[in-house]
Amino acid sequence: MNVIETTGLTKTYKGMRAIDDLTMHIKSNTITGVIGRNGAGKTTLLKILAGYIKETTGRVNVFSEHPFNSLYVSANSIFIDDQMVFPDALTLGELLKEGERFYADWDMTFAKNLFDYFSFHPNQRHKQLSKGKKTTFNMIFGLATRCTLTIFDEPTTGMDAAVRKDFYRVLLKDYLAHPRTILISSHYLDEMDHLLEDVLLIDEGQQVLHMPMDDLKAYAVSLIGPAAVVGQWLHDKTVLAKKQPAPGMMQAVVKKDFPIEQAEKIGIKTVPVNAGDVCIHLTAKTKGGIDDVLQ
Ligand SMILES: Nc1ncnc2c1ncn2[C@@H]1O[C@H](COP(=O)(O)OP(=O)(O)OP(=O)(O)O)[C@@H](O)[C@H]1O
Repeated sequence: MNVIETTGLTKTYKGMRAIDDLTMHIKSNTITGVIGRNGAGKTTLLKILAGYIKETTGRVNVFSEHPFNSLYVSANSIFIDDQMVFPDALTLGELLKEGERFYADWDMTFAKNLFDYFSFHPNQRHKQLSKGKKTTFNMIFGLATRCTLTIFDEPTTGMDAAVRKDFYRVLLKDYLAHPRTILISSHYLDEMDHLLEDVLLIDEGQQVLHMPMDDLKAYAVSLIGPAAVVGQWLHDKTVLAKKQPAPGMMQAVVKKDFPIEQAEKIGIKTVPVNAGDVCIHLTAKTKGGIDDVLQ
């Protein structure tokens, strides 16, 4: 069953397309990474799905409803980011109690265990927390809701490396125990490629790819060898990136839609390309890199 379906979804701001003709669906009980560079449209898409903002044209359904102003969607979904606003008058302990009151599947034992593990105090107030502690509290709140649709927009902003690791681990374990549909936006995949089942890569508001993580891991291969040999090999390949690692040599990242043994047989070295690097190559703005700017 699909929890989310969009057809030709478009959102414009003063004529600029933040989401551009996006057609996709998200199956229930999956963890999907929404990946893209700065300004790709990740937050805009997630806010439309959460019902926070309205699309300009196209169709969007969440739980078969139009999400904007839908009480059903707001009761069954949560949007977590570093801008989450909680009432100043309430302490963190009181916020957890409010969570329990509002969300039908709220797990208070789980919330309190995480609250203690991350050394929060019930009398603290959200606005007084450091940036990393705020996002950690938001993450606890978001997980404890156990909402059927849980949307994390850049959830690890400000978290240190140890907390990020804990977050990914608790998210995966809790998801396995309580499957639900989870979307997580991020600029990069590498830290969380072990927990994602699907990846939706967007660039300039458009879908670049939407596929299982395992397929993305096998999407491309890097070919390294003498420039003349590799160069000749590229004519019928989809080339994602090219560089010269040493004089007379060529390294090319290509779509892996051919048996790589063919390349290896003629002396070309093949190296796997991780999913994060595939996304970077697919959304690269220029053929060169930052070094070209600095020359
Ligand atoms: N309220 C707004 N008014 C005008 N333009 C906006 C508004 N919100 C977003 N945009 C524009 O829409 C585009 C997509 O922005 P969005 O925040 O969705 O990207 P993002 O992928 O989440 O970026 P980042 O990774 O930097 O957070 C950007 O060009 C942004 O400037």
